[in-house]
Amino acid sequence: MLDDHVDILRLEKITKTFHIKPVFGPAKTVEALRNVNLSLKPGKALALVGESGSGKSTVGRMIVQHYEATSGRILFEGSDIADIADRASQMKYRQAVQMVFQDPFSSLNPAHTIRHHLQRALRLHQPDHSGDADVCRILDEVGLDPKTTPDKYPHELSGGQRQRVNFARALAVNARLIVADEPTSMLDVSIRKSVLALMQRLKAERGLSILYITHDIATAEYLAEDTAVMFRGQVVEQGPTSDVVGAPKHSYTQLLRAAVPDPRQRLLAGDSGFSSHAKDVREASAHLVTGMIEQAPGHFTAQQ
Ligand SMILES: Nc1ncnc2c1ncn2[C@@H]1O[C@H](COP(=O)(O)OP(=O)(O)OP(=O)(O)O)[C@@H](O)[C@H]1O
Repeated sequence: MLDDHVDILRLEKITKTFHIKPVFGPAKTVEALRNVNLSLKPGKALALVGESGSGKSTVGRMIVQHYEATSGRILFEGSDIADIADRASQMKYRQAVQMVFQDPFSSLNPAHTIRHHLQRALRLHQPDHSGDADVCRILDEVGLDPKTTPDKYPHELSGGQRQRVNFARALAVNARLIVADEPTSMLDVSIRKSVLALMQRLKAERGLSILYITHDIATAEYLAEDTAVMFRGQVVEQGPTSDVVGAPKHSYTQLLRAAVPDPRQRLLAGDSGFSSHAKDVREASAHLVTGMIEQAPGHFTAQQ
């Protein structure tokens, strides 16, 4: 059992630079991540919040080893993932850390039934797995009908049901950390909350750790004990969600918070100073962060 005091996931000074060579025009570089430090405790959720292009998905993809870091370290249960050498350890890591994507269809093969998807995942974790009992148990655990779902094909399920299958697959390989990249943003508003509730339940009952990537800062409050706010590849504020979302101290987080549909806080476009204020905040927040200030225990903001 992992010691509660050891972070299940830790990013230390992570940078990621993409070098792009377009067919036409000059080559360019994009500094997608600049000196990112994050940590996630076992059995907890960390919300990674920010607007499009802030670097959230790049963080997620680096954790699941789609991309390598340009510099810095990613520690999983205390060990640097860059040091995973042999194939067996690599397989183990790739099972322990599962990604759930925005598009619930993208990772399901339309030619196979849900039973096939889950049995395949179960066999990865337990090579001698045979029966249907585990398929049914896992479907039940994610709130899908264990009688009717196994024989269905992905297209016969709703978006929300497909996303539940993706979580079921992560359970089948016994994942300990789920990187959920905008898992509800392609779903109907009416069912978003139920998928968030599923994640909340998996965390509470299974002890799963969740990195919850979202542009919707309001949903962080529902799921995540801690929240980190990103802008232009840097973390500008992080700490307990109650502080970061409830009483943000960095002007960019305040801006993000003001855009949330909350009649008490909304800053409306058209209000005097709205767009110039937003522009000023964004420009100021894009500067290289040189240090973090502790506003309250565990609550940090970038120096401005
Ligand atoms: N494979 C890639 N090659 C080149 N540039 C990339 C690549 N992936 C991401 N980027 C760039 O890195 C920056 C961060 O992108 P990223 O997708 O991580 O942001 P995001 O916050 O997840 O945004 P979104 O919510 O739109 O996915 C952007 O400028 C993006 O264009």
